[in-house]
Amino acid sequence: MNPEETIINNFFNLMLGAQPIRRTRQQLLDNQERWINHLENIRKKNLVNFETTNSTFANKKANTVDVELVPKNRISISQLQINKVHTGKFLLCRVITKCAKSTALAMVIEDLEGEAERLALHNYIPVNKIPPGGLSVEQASRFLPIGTILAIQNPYYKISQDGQTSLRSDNPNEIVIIKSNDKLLTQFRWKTNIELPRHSGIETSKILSADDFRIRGNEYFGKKDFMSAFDEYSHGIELDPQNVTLYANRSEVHLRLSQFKEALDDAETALKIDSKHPKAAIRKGKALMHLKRYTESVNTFCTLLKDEAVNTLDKKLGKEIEEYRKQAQELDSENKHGNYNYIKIINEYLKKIETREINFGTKEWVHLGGPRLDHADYVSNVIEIKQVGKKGRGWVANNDIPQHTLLMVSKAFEIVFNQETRTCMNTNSSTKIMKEATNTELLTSIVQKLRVEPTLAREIYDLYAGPESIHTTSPGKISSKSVDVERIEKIIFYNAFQSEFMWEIFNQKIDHGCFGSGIWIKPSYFNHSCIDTNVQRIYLGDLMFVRAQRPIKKGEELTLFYTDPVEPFEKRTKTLQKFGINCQCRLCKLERAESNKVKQLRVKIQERFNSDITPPQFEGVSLDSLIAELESLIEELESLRPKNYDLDFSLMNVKTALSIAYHKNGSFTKSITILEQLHHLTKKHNLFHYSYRFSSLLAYSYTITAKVEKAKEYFKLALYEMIAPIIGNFDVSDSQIRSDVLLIAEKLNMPHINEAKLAGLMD
Ligand SMILES: C[S@@+](CC[C@H](N)C(=O)[O-])C[C@H]1O[C@@H](n2cnc3c(N)ncnc32)[C@H](O)[C@@H]1O
Repeated sequence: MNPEETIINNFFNLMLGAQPIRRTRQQLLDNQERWINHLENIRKKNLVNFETTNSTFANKKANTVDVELVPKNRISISQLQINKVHTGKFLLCRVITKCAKSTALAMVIEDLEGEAERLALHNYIPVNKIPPGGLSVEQASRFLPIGTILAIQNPYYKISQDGQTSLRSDNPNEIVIIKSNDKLLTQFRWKTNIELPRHSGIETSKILSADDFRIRGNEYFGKKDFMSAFDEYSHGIELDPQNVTLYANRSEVHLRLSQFKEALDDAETALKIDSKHPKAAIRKGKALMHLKRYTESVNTFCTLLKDEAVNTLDKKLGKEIEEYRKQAQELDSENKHGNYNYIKIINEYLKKIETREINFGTKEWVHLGGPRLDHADYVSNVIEIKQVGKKGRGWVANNDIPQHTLLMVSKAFEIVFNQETRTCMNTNSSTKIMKEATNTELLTSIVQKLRVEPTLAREIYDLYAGPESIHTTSPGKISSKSVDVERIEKIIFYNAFQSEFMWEIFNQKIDHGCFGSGIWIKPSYFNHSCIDTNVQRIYLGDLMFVRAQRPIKKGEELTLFYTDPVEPFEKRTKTLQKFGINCQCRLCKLERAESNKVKQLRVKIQERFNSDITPPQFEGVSLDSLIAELESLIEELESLRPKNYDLDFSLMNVKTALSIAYHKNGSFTKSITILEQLHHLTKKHNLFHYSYRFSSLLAYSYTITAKVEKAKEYFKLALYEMIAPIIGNFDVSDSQIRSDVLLIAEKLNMPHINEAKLAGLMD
């Protein structure tokens, strides 16, 4: 039986009431070996690992208790009870197998008494430490090599999905690594003698020099294996703790891994050794910027460039730098526009550094590791968070707001892209597996982030965490020990945005789009409405742009949709119910009021459409009979909602299919008339994510019918509809702006853009 079959089989046994299976030591070792081989096989073949579908939070407990590691609190494996969190206890154990990383980091451990058990550590490995092809067993085992002694606080013992017992921990803070000379160990003796493998690193460091480690680190860095580069530089530092280059290099590794606090620490250590080390200063400036310590970041860059101006006797540079410094000081005193303008200044400094070709090693300002853009948050002062009745908090306009006003540029607090979820790399972007995997990894990323930078916890813990949650953690109490994994999981559930990106990211063109799951703090306070929303969001990399979709009146609540209004009522309701939302928008009220008979008829019509008609090819069907069938479906749908048929978005798909059928049939005028109706409908209901598709389709259709002027008009409109949500109002006829706009449209894979180029529509 392969591992999947074993698991499913055991799971069914369990369902049928069989007793949980507790394996012997040898069985556990054999099982782990099989599991490791299985995972390696999956990783090498780049397959999806089925285990990633399991994103349930199994460790149901409120808060972590910090356990004192003294003999009276120790518990052994034989004392563990199933389905119980042993609060206040710790299990002293050591790793006896290699580790394998699927959803969790899995290994076998043994306790002092020599009894063995499986251990699954969730959220233990930061996503940014996982290389593109997934972690190999060798790499995973470097986190906790064989022989590592652990104290597992508050151990949770459970029956896994495979029906076997296992220890599970969701909170990495509960896993304490015990050094072999720890006082605690003098009080105990291990029953078994395991043979520890000689692991690389410390042993080999006796032979290699610090510079050898630097070279090896640089090689790994070149291959973007940042975790290995980190190990090599760290070994070098152990040998030569005054080596400025090693600290500066390790600081860059931390930047690439988005570990900004550590990046700052290393850069500062390097600067303590050599206060004029330019690369260390740049890395310090970048780290400070990411930590949102903008004034300090500006000062760091300013000092660096000032030194450069003095050294090169460049008066012009000296003056420019002073000018930027002044601007920054004004920002400090005004503190009006959030932190957005600091970034402009920081970028000016960086441009100076680059254009002067000073060899500061800062060419890759935008990280190569992922599409995370260097930017700060911006929130317009025309909106504020207020209580909005039963919905809780929400954004409200405190002034009249014109259409297309930029309301927010928000950088993801944390985001995970599908490409980063190990074995899920080449999967279909719409599969559930990937979504769940990205959400699981998002939890890990946030937990890890808060361990390093506990002060960030406040803004995340303040987000909505479900009806039963109360804000328990006060800012003073937040420490790395108090990462509340369960609360974060709930916050992800209620607040994560799951977004499709067409942007050219990861330095490669992604045809099928890129899926990301992230938390954006300020946008999380927008409440939902299916239609009549007044703001729209667009993603570029990890930035979310929020703009006014139409003019907004002072006092109006700002809403966006969580679920696409074009989805059927039943599907929307199901999704919204999960978030505790009983939507009171015009569309939901109308659909709720319809009789069951009407609802069932609509479902039947939809089923007929889905099964009989497969646009856009319509292969093997007579176009005439297809057109007749589509027209009859439309008539039936319209009769179900006679007064409000323009609010039946299920008509959109059917009408689009009819327009394509007419097009294929050569009835271009009829096809265009339908498209124009659909375009009008999407404009009327602010469905901007559909409007530009219809206008570019219209541009294409008019090109085919040789109506060039009309085609140009629709092409410009399509460009406007697609790009204005990102860059705001613009004049399409301005040729300079148009070339920028075309570039963005191309990056966003605008439909029919190549045909439009060929037809000369942008001249
Ligand atoms: C992302 S949060 C939005 C901000 C939230 N209101 C708060 O106080 O932080 C999502 C939660 O807001 C509430 N919510 C959002 N839209 C709503 C609506 N249209 N009606 C009722 N509750 C809504 C639900 O409790 C939902 O789970």
